[in-house]
Amino acid sequence: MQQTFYKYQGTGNDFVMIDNRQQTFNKKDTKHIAFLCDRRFGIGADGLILLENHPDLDFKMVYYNADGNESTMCGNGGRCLVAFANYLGVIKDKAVFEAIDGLHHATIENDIVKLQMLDVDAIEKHENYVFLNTGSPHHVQFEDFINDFDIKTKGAEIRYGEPYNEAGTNVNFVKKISNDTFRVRTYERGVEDETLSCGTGVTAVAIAMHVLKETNENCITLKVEGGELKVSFDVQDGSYKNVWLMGPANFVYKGTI
Ligand SMILES: N[C@H](CCC[C@H](N)C(=O)O)C(=O)O
Repeated sequence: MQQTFYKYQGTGNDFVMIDNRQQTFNKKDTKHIAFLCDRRFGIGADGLILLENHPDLDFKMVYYNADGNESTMCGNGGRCLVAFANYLGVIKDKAVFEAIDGLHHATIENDIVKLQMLDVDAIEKHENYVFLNTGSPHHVQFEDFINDFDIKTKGAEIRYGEPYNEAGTNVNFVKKISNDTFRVRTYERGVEDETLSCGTGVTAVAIAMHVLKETNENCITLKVEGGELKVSFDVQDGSYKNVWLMGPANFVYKGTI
């Protein structure tokens, strides 16, 4: 049976999107999800996202990494899903939806989507990295040669190494540009490669830079391979609240298989 698929991207982090309000998609078929995300044999994407009905909220988000496994929160995917819901007429210029990490508020104006992220208060400062969870787990460390290093090898070593092991983490490499601007490159768990942008990743970087006092601003610009994102937050007694991830989310195509 033919199925309609959409493709969206947010600063180069790209997703197959499916309107699953009729619950027709087989969520258990990991191989099929991996096929749809395969950049040679399938549509090609970093992940696959289902838009589903919710009894009380505008919609529900279900996220799968390119390996076909359901995973934790995807910030760029959440932003793209708001754009997709707007395109379908499910929402107008604001949304409240449920994702695996809880409830999210969002607004959309033209192609800019602002997504409220989790509050963050458990931040681990280690000798040469910071670890925190912004809806997905993130390891954050500085990299002086950020434009020219083997991110796939170095990222995989950290992602599969102690203390993360098989469950893993996403790995973000950072270089400071100015007091409120940082360059970020991310190795993503479940893609097992660099992605051009990672929403929960840049959120983790922005918070980590504030924790390390690399910035005294609360609205940070993150320059990623696929463009530019902003993260803003309020800080209260070491807790980061009212955290917002902001940037473009764009329709790419609609097709059937
Ligand atoms: N690969 C991540 C989920 C997607 C995160 C990323 N695409 C984002 O925009 O937050 C993980 O398994 O933890």
